[in-house]
Amino acid sequence: MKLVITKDYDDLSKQAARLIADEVKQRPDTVLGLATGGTPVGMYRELIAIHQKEGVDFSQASSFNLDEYVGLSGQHPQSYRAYMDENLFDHINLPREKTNVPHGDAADLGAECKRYEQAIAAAGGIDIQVLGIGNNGHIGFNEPGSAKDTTTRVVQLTSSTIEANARYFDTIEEVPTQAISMGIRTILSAKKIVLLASGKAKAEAVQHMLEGEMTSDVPASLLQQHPDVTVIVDVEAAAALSAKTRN
Ligand SMILES: O=P(O)(O)OC[C@H]1O[C@](O)(CO)[C@@H](O)[C@@H]1O
Repeated sequence: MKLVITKDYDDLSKQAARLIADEVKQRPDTVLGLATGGTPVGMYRELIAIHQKEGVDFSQASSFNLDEYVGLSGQHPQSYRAYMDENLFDHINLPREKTNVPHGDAADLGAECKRYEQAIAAAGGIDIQVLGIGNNGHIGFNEPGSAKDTTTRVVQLTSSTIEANARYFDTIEEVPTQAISMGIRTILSAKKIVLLASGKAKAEAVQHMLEGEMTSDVPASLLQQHPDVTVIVDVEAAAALSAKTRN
């Protein structure tokens, strides 16, 4: 895995946005894999700025998000669809009908998961997948224990993830306990992967991802088997890495 250590969150956001913008410039019909959470907010802000200043054109691109909470419709302010509209889609020229987020309020969740996998395949697969990382090493909502061969499915969120995400809701009881998430296999099928991590709370997970054994207990460590992963972390998230890994 290629490692980039940035001086701070701003720099991380700029470098990540540049990478995505370059990809879209090179290949206008890029299929983007997108992530939510606090970490990519700065990258989306920078990507909007690049779109406005340099006219990077998203009109032929399409996107698939990693996950969505079960039970929330796209209109719910804490849904990942609403997050994506607000943080990116409302500000760039990516046609809304080419943006995909799982439907967390689908009547038949199993069918929705199947439909989502098929839609990714029909689009020709994901060209570049953006990932964050949970404090426990999760990617997407693939919590510890997620097997290598998992595809899009309904997952149970761990209490640590529910606690971490409670900051976006009025009370912890409102945080959904389940989500639809791309699986590990879905993520590993992307042609390129860019993982972002910022802050000291991520240092241990980042260390295991890069230096630890490959294990489902730390789902991000399974990325070691992918041939094209760029990990962009700020100095705080890199704090537990050995000198050998840093160089
Ligand atoms: O960027 P954050 O907010 O630290 O979240 C990290 C990870 O946790 C999630 O938000 C889910 O809990 C993922 O979507 C994200 O990759």
